[in-house]
Amino acid sequence: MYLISKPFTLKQTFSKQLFSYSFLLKRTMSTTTTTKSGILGWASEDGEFRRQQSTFRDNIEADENAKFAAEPDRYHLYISMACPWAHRTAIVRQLKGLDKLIGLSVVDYLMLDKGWKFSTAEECPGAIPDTINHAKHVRDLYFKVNPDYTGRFTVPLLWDKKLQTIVNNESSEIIRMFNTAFNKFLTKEQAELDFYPEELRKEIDEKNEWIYDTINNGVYKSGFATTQEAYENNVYPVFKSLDRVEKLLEGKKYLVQEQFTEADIRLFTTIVRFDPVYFGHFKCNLKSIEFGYPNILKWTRRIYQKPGIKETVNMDHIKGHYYKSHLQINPTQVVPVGTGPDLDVLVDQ
Ligand SMILES: N[C@@H](CCC(=O)N[C@@H](CS)C(=O)NCC(=O)O)C(=O)O
Repeated sequence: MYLISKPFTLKQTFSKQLFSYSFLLKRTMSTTTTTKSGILGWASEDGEFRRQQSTFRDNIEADENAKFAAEPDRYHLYISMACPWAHRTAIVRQLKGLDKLIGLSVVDYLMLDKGWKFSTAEECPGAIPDTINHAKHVRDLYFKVNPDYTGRFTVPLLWDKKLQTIVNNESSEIIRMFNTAFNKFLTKEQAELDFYPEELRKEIDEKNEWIYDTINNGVYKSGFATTQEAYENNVYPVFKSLDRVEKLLEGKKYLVQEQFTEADIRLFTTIVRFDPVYFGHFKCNLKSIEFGYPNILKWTRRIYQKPGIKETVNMDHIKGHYYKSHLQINPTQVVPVGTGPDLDVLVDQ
């Protein structure tokens, strides 16, 4: 009854692909090139990358009288499989069983002149076009809602099909809505899954804060820095915080108490990209997760092996995106062959 008209399951949409270099190569040749306006334009005069605040901050609520009331088949999620922020929302959507209630579009991993674009699965395996608004680019969705929009055209983006507008484009808020707003439509087990339990909120918030600033966003501040000073100001804190997480996970399964919470999900999407991308591409190379952080590695495998999570990790999109879209950092668009540690090595749950 609550199935959307064209049900998307993660098995279908996130089907695992083998990494195909010839495929990546073909796609590179056909893309247009970006100039200075790209990544360098994101840093400020002092060489520091400063992330913009997300603009759309409404909430979906369980209350049926709310402006954005939780309803099956009313909302649509736009993500990139490459993006760590969007990845959070894909994980919570999947774990809570919201794939039955909320549709999904996945952009092409290449993000060049016009930003994120939609492609067919033939053009870009793993992509899901926009069957709701039939947009060519994510920017079209922002302009549809506000023709004068001047912010960045980011994913994730949560769309309301009823009011034809963007509800929210901030991942940390989208995962909170997914965590509770739709519970009445879910099975008991799914509804009881709580990634932000009341009694742990203080501790989760406290961990999220420094992890966001120095790790999630810290790798970007290092990688997008355009001066030596800005880079060094940001790269040491990344490793100071990774050392702190490593200690914290000594003899412990999760970041907060003994419970799998949103703090783990938010950090996981950065760590899974660390060795294959951030270590080289963003110059975060004092240590790798695989050889420098045994506790974090084990924790990463534990999360990766939870049912439903592996299917949300698409290494082709992750590597293809960073190495081919950030032309100022990697003008040759050559993609390194390493894919990071083997996350299938079994660990205790
Ligand atoms: N604070 C936002 C950040 C989202 C974000 O920066 N997404 C990136 C992809 S990793 C994006 O879409 N960037 C496109 C752009 O800035 O033009 C969130 O957590 O949702």
